[in-house]
Amino acid sequence: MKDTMTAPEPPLLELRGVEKRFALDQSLLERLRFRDGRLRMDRREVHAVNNVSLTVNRGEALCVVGETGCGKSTVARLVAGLLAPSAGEVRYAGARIDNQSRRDLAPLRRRMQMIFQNPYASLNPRMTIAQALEEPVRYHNPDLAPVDVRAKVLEVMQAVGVDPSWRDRYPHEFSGGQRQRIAIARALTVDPEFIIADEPLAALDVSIQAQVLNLMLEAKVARGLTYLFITHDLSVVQHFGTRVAVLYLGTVCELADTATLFAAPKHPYTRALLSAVPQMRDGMPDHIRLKGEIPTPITLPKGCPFETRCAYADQRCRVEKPRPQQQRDGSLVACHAVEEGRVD
Ligand SMILES: Nc1ncnc2c1ncn2[C@@H]1O[C@H](COP(=O)(O)OP(=O)(O)OP(=O)(O)O)[C@@H](O)[C@H]1O
Repeated sequence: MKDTMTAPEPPLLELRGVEKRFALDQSLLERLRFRDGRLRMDRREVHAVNNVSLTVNRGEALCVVGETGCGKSTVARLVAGLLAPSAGEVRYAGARIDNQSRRDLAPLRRRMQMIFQNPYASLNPRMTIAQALEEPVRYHNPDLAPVDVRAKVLEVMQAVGVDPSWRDRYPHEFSGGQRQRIAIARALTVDPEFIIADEPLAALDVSIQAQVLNLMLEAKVARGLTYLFITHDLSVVQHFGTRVAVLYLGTVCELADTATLFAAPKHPYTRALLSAVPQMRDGMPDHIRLKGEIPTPITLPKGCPFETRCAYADQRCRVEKPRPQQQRDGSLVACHAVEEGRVD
């Protein structure tokens, strides 16, 4: 009899209750304080990422959005293994990766590639483009013949629109947009399945951003890529994302399919974010101007992180952290006011 009980495929990426705290960035002298008349170490921490749980399935492009300092880059770095979580788990294709050694993670390095805001971060200024692109191919395929290494690099250069006759030039000879194409090519040379892109368009001229975004979209379709895409730009999310996680003070306040999020944003913070972009205000109130203090990630509010700026906040919001609740349309929203039907 044919076995129809095959186990469902785990998500490609899963974050389970992930936290990241950084020691306050102070000199040793600044950290020493007199308290109760005694000299003590100031052990306050920056709570950059707080209890974040999310999944990314194969073929998806999950966009993470939010204001500056909300923890987007920290999430990307935790996933890429550049930072270790203070608590929680990061899983890739079902296996925990946050507690593995660099050596154990080596095979994963090929499957998961990162693209940064500043392509200089991934391009060595002393290497020609050919050297920069051949290096990862050789590293991950030590037995590949030099002719095949060159063929792979040629294929990728053509795919991203970098003229192969420029192979002996150095990164400084290229414009920002071309450098980002080269950084994308470098990521693609090793045939990854998952790309973590951290604000890959933010440093580019507006006229170039659409070209680079389309290139990443083409690569997604042609190579079956899955993306975790960090951005503060909602029009990029609308164009690129299949799902969106809205981050506020290191906490996911709303997680939804892109179409659902833009058609029916629910969390008061998401609504404020969308209302700030005139072309996205369809059926929404005019620009919602947020008032109130943004708490520091050093002293987080006891209840909802958004409570100090939320027009709907009441006593419950001040004392009790909202948990993500599944909505009828499948989105997850962490908001007492939404749960109680108080947001119109
Ligand atoms: N290495 C570090 N040491 C101390 N604090 C840090 C460190 N890295 C990040 N932070 C703090 O953690 C919080 C989240 O930072 P993060 O860079 O992840 O935010 P972001 O949303 O990516 O911001 P941006 O859009 O400005 O890049 C911020 O308060 C930041 O100052």
